[in-house]
Amino acid sequence: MSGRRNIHRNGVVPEFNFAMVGALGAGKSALTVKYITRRFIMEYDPDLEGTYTKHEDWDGQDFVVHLMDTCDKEDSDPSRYLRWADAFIIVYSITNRQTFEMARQYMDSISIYLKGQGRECPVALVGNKIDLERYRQVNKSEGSSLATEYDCVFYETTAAEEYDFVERVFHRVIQETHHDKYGHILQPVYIADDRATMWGTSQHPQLQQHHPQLQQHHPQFTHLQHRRPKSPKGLSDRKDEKNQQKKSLNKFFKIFN
Ligand SMILES: Nc1nc2c(ncn2[C@@H]2O[C@H](COP(=O)(O)OP(=O)(O)OP(=O)(O)O)[C@@H](O)[C@H]2O)c(=O)[nH]1
Repeated sequence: MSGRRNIHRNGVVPEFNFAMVGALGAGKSALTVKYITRRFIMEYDPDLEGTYTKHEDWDGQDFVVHLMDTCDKEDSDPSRYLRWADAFIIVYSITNRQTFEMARQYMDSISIYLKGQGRECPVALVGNKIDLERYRQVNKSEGSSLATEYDCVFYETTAAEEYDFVERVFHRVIQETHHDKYGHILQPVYIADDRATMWGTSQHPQLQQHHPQLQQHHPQFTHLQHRRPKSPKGLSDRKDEKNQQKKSLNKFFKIFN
């Protein structure tokens, strides 16, 4: 029986580079690792910066997401991620006002950088640790106003509970970035098995699954109405998923769930 499956219009699996930025302790590493492994890890080496890769099979569409868990030091040059990223996820902790003030500074410096480069790219502001509501120092409305000020996406989430809370944030950023890079909303493209093999899906076994849900309408993409210019790309030091996970595992001390 000949099944049907999708690949991207030009036969290439889309790849996105996301930079996780924010103050120490905001939860960048926890959110990164949660997205990559679906697990919440309690402790990280704050000096370790790493780029992690995840192969996504979301709603019948395949993507590769590269996530840089940044670690800014006083003398470090932010251009390493400013130039590389297709999108920025700025994280603060709702339990720590200082991290929110730092998030504001990041918003400012990223927007100044992008303006200077004549670029626009998606930015998401993320208030993390909502499982610690009783220690909240930053109101949701403050996060939302800051995001509105910079015309960016805003979410509150937690790395410590269901994976869905975190996935929602990343999927939204993927939608925005996809729109940026390819100039159209995510639309699954159907091709027959033999064409897919010809186009090289044997290198991507995940493409060989059948996705009946693709035949449904995707109302979640309809919010993407405006177009933005493409973002430049470029980073040589991408590592494969296994190496990245190995590296991230070196950081782990305690596993929460
Ligand atoms: N309860 C709770 N704890 C969290 C959450 N996210 C992170 N943490 C904890 O907060 C601490 C700091 O999180 P990290 O992910 O290391 O923060 P970071 O932004 O990467 O900062 P550094 O690792 O210090 O560079 C760690 O002990 C995490 O386990 C969360 O959503 N809920």
